[in-house]
Amino acid sequence: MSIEVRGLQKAFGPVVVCDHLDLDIASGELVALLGPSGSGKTTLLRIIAGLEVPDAGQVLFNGEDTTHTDVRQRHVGFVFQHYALFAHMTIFENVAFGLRVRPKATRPSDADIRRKVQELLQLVQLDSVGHRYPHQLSGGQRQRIALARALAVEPRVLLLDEPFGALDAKVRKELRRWLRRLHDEVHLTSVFVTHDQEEAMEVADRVVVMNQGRIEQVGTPEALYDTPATPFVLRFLSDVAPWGEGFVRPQDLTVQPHAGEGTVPAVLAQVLTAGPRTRLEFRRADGGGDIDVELPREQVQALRATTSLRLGHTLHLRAERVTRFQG
Ligand SMILES: Nc1ncnc2c1ncn2[C@@H]1O[C@H](COP(=O)(O)OP(=O)(O)OP(=O)(O)O)[C@@H](O)[C@H]1O
Repeated sequence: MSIEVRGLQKAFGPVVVCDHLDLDIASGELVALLGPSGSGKTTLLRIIAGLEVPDAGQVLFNGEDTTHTDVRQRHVGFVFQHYALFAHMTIFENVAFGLRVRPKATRPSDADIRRKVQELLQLVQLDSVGHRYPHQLSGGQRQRIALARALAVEPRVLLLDEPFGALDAKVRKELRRWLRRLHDEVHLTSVFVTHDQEEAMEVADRVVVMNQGRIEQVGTPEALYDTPATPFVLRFLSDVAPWGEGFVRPQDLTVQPHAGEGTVPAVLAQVLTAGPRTRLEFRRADGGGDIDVELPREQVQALRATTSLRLGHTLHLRAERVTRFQG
């Protein structure tokens, strides 16, 4: 099911939260809404869901205006950050819930419900926990069950609001990959909200970067990285420093012992190694502020053979690539 957002406008009092938004989401796409806190991501998701009414504009599902369709008629599945499973029900019953509460005429038989729930538990790779209660699962497992529960009613669209926000970094990473694989299997049009650029870039087919109620750019992770449309997008996706009339990323700088053409002198302030990459923090000697360089660890080792990496030592930075914006 495709989703089209047309001229969407929403304000809370004087604060414009969605400022004439236009967005096309193709059927089967996995799209991330990415932006800082307060940029309007959740409000846009809630309007798509039908949980919030826009002041103006439309949301179309498969070309059909749903702006005034009741949330229950939209057939959307939700997963929220704190998606409370029913504590007094088994995992099996939690997943079955949406099917059991259907009106009799459309309710599947008990045998069909059992088969369906079992299939979903397999899909989220938790088929052995159906008899347990929510408190007997880890946070990551509970979110997978929340997803199975959302999928049980065969939604036309899946909406996820910071689904992994409450989990620790390692589990988050696992669930990201898992969501990507699940989406590749199920191909359900899905929109998820995140403020974590790594999460958006790793999981989504396309990323919508939002800032103060506006869409700054929509593109594939590669396109956003290679050709950011605005300084905001570049800054939000990478830890850039100003360089002449443009910006430079930590991984686009090299370090050399002597001054050369286009180099900038900088004083080494800190060396931090995290896994295979090393971050060298510098202070520009020309008063240009702090600037970080990120190099593969082997390159730093090679550099050490010829150059002192003593803190306080002055070295020379060269930008291999500078991102500039028109006007
Ligand atoms: N029901 C409401 N009443 C008044 N203001 C609201 C309401 N919902 C959201 N806002 C305001 O709208 C702005 C955008 O909120 P929204 O939740 O859409 O942003 P967000 O990008 O999802 O941020 P976060 O990542 O912090 O959730 C914020 O300034 C918020 O305080």
